[in-house]
Amino acid sequence: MVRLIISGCNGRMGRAVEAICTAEPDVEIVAGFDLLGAGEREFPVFASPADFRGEADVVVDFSSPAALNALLHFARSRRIPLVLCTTGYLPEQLSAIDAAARQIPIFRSANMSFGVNVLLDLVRRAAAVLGERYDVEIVERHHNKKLDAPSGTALMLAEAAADGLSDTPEYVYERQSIRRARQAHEIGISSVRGGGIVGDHEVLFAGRDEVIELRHSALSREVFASGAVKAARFLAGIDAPGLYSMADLVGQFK
Ligand SMILES: NC(=O)C1=CN([C@@H]2O[C@H](COP(=O)(O)OP(=O)(O)OC[C@H]3O[C@@H](n4cnc5c(N)ncnc54)[C@H](OP(=O)(O)O)[C@@H]3O)[C@@H](O)[C@H]2O)C=CC1
Ligand SMILES: O=C(O)C1=N[C@H](C(=O)O)C[C@H](O)C1
Repeated sequence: MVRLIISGCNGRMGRAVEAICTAEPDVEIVAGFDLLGAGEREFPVFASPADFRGEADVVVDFSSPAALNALLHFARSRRIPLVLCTTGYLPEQLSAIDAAARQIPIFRSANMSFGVNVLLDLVRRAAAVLGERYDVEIVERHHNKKLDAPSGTALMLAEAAADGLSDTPEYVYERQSIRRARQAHEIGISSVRGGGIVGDHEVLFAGRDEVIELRHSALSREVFASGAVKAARFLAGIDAPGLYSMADLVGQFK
């Protein structure tokens, strides 16, 4: 049995993870962390991780970068592995995650769907073949409640394209203040927010006479929640500290 804590349990993703866990006979939700205690829930909810005194095998976090310090402190002091799915971390927070991963197992991915992780590979390969003759533009679309922009996935896609290119690219997030023609070494990243769009990422390779588009659309939050529970099951069985990612999990989706 995997004893799991959901951090951000009252949010959209926290509730999607709860729904997935309920259908998994080998997973038990032992607690939730969130800012406000929740009313009728099947498990106790703590505003601060430090208040949880029980036993757990793994924490799955879909909350906010603001939750990170307390979570890392909790996971390190209790030696509990952490699946970090939250996006929008600052560079210094990413460094703190790297440092903590030298002491405990941490799994981090800005996108827990299998499809996006296939897309990352396709983008890397397309960039390597097409090269600087094709302009790379990334367009991400999300619901109107999303707080961070660009999405963590858009940044991962930009890094994947950059891996395939020979020149170091410059990321351009808005063109309104730049009065100049697009430069070959740029990767443009545009964010759209509206309605209930779950998560949509499009990578354009725009050549002079043709455009290639690679696109992933999430049709429900279940795809992220189910990837996160797979990651939790994987991490709960790992003793060695380290920073793990979807690349370590591909076999679990077959
Ligand atoms: N890796 C992936 O595949 C995916 C990642 N995400 C990311 O997950 C995160 C959550 O997304 P979503 O569920 O839509 O967001 P929600 O706002 O619906 O849920 C976040 C929850 O976390 C709570 N929270 C905020 N700050 C803290 C804190 N300091 N400590 C504890 N809890 C806190 C919020 O409380 P309150 O509402 O009171 O602020 C809320 O209940 C985002 O960063 C999003 O980008 C989302 C989908 C997929
Ligand atoms: O906030 C969301 O909803 C999502 N966030 C992630 C991101 O920032 O990439 C992943 C997914 O697209 C949904």
